[in-house]
Amino acid sequence: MGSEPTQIPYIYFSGEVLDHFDHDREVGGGGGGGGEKWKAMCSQVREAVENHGCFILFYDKIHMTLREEMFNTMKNLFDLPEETKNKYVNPRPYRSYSGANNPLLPLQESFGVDNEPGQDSAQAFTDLMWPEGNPTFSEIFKSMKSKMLELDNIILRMVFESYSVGKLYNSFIQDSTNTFRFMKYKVPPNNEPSAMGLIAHTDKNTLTILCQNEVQGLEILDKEGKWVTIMIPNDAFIVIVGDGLKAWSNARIPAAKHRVVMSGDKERYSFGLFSMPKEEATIEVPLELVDNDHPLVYRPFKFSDFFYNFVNNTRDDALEAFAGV
Ligand SMILES: O=C(O)CCC(=O)C(=O)O
Ligand SMILES: [Fe+2]
Repeated sequence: MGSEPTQIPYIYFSGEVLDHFDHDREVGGGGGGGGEKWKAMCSQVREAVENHGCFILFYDKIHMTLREEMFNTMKNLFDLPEETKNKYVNPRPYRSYSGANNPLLPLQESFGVDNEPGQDSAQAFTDLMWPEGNPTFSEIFKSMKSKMLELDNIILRMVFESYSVGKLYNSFIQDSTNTFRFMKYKVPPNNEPSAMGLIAHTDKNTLTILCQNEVQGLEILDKEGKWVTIMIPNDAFIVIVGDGLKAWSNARIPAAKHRVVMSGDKERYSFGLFSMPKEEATIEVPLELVDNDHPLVYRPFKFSDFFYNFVNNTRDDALEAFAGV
């Protein structure tokens, strides 16, 4: 008897929900409240992340045209000479340009651009790749980044309010930063039917929002331990919980394990916003999330300590090993 394949929930964010978020933010919100629709959305998001650690999201404030422009301009980025791409070096792990220079990931090329306080990091990145200028790239990048960051904030606020700790949201966001990643995956070599694009992992950050071109390939490990291919509609995003949010939630929200498997004859492009605590920030389970049914699972820890510990010892149970009580 085969079980039904796991269905990752679809969630639609539109009009009224977002108006509520904007309004509450203008009046200095964060304290919760909100209409019935907003509350219903918060519950939907909480249920999705608690059960799957991810969900597929439709968000009408990021238009199809912007996504298409992003994929077009991203192709120009990856088409730059290897020598130019190699100029992007960042001292933090997993950010520098990775491509032919990385034999561990033969199909993937990537860049990770950190948000730097007080700096226009999207502009600096563009200027490094195109010293002669590329206003199309920088404008699309900035616009996409700011919209995806807003989306990240909406989702996190929904999660916080769904646990009745909306009062902690503002300081959590103030202590957060992000990395914007551009990724390209080659088709499997030598006519192989499939090949690993990115090995199985959980993201170490708080929350990841990804967008891909029409080429599928993302797989999620479901509760039964089966890899499930996620069909992400062209106009949707996938939202993935990272170890940071898992820790904050006292393990009520799992971090979805995922990988990329390439098949077919088309290159895959994806980009994503990875939000995370600032290096000095501490992740601490709110008291409200600890009770008899949910005893404390993780001690408070500095995010960067956990991250660098993982970098030096990349094990599957990195969070448990580092912060488990
Ligand atoms: O390219 C993708 O869709 C997934 C990328 C990913 O999982 C990551 O960069 O952590
Ligand atoms: Fe990932």
